[in-house]
Amino acid sequence: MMKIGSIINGQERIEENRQTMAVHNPFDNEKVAELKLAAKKDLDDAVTSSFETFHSVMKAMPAHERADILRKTADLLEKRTDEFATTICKEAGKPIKYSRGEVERSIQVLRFASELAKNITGEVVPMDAAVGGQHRIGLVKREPLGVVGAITPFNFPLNLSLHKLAPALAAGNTVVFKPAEKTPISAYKLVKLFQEAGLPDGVINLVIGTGEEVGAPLVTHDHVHKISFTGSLAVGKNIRETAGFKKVTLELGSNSPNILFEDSDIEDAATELVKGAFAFSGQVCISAQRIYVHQQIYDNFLSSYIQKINALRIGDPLDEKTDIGPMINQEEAERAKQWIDDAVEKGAKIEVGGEQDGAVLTPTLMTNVDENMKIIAQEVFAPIVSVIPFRTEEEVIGYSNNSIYGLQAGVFTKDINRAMRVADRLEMGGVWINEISTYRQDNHPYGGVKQSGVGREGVKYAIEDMTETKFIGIKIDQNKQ
Ligand SMILES: NC(=O)c1ccc[n+]([C@@H]2O[C@H](COP(=O)([O-])OP(=O)(O)OC[C@H]3O[C@@H](n4cnc5c(N)ncnc54)[C@H](O)[C@@H]3O)[C@@H](O)[C@H]2O)c1
Ligand SMILES: O=C[C@H](O)CS(=O)(=O)O
Repeated sequence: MMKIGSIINGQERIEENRQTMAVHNPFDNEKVAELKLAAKKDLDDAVTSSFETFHSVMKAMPAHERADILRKTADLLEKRTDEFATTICKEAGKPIKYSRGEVERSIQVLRFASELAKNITGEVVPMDAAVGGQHRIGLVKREPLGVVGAITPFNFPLNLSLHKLAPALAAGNTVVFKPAEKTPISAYKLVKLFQEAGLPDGVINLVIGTGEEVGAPLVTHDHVHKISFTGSLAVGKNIRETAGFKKVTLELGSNSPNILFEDSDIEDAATELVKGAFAFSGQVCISAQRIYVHQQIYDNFLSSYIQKINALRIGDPLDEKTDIGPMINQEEAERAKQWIDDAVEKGAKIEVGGEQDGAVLTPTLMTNVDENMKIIAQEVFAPIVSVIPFRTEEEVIGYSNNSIYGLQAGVFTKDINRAMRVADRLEMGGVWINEISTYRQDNHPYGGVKQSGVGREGVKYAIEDMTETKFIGIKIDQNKQ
């Protein structure tokens, strides 16, 4: 069983007298790590190290060196794919096939960042476009912000950490990295991998601790220039209110809609939406939580969907055949079960599932739901999906937009004119046509509107958000030879 702690200025802090926290495998409750928790003093040391390292080491590191370190880290991660996949599986309870998929995406994120590190460009402004602007040159440079505070969630402990660390490094920043205390092991191993790839001490300072003890002071620290947060709406709101003048990116929750018009390919949509609703037990921010199906195909879709959900294999996440493992812990499974019971009391029907055993909640399909039920109005973040009939385009756009969230949606139709019309009217950060809301690549802009967040990730876009433009104007003296 591993004992792990914060890594500050290259040194691990695991002294015996520290507060500890255990990490358990959510499936069998095996203790997989003991954390030596950071305190406020460690957080302050981490920020000081990152601040000083930015001004000494990072400012002097050329882009090609940053790119090389990112590329080497990708190569090292690729060699250790199975080790990292098993780590994610054990600390998060994520089925091994999805854990391996997360590692494969993480390798791509590192490679995207390595390539982009050498292509952070500015522009030349046409000064003579303005009256009196002739004989002047205008340059726009992109400069790193300084210290980025990266705070990450439990559900994609490697890839969503890299969506902050890799762009930050590519842009020339330093990072104070606060991973989720529920799933810190892959984050710890990632920092070690960067060290092995040659990243100088102090560029990434890892702080393993609770949100209250070290997350909150990171958000308010004066020597931190940006907070990049992925997590719940509640914490995101708190960060928005306490971060002061720092730049802030918030990647928050959702209750993603998927719309099937009458000309959808029912079988294909049903197959994809099983993954879309139940991958990692629905603990995915863009999980297909609401499926709106045109009344003409409602019965056929429902029948096919029920059949495919019943075929899902529930079991040990380390088993390659497992589709459904545990949720992150029993408390979350009990919360989700309570939301199901609440909906049933208000008239909803359980078509499949609805059974909870410890941290496992069986894949659950609900019908006869209404927009006021928690399983519709809030983010379930569990293996629960609702299928709702609709009659008109106008009606289903109204349903989909009736939410405090707006992250990603899926729209299924063969009519491209209708698809684009609907996409334009959906209040979302992203819309997929003939693809599920749960699908994401790591190189497109990603983020929400309304209370799903602020700002965008996706490596190129995160780099932009982790840099500041500087204008430099030059007046040319025409009289001097
Ligand atoms: N939009 C996205 O890209 C995206 C991706 C993954 C998860 N999420 C969201 O994350 C949530 C699930 O993750 P979670 O349970 O780990 O979220 P969470 O908000 O409970 O925790 C996220 C991180 O914030 C830290 N934290 C907690 N309180 C804090 C505080 N007061 N100040 C600073 N940091 C604090 C936690 O320690 C953790 O590292 C869901 O709502 C999901 O929708 C969103
Ligand atoms: O949980 C939300 C994540 O953003 C999904 S993904 O890892 O980006 O696909």
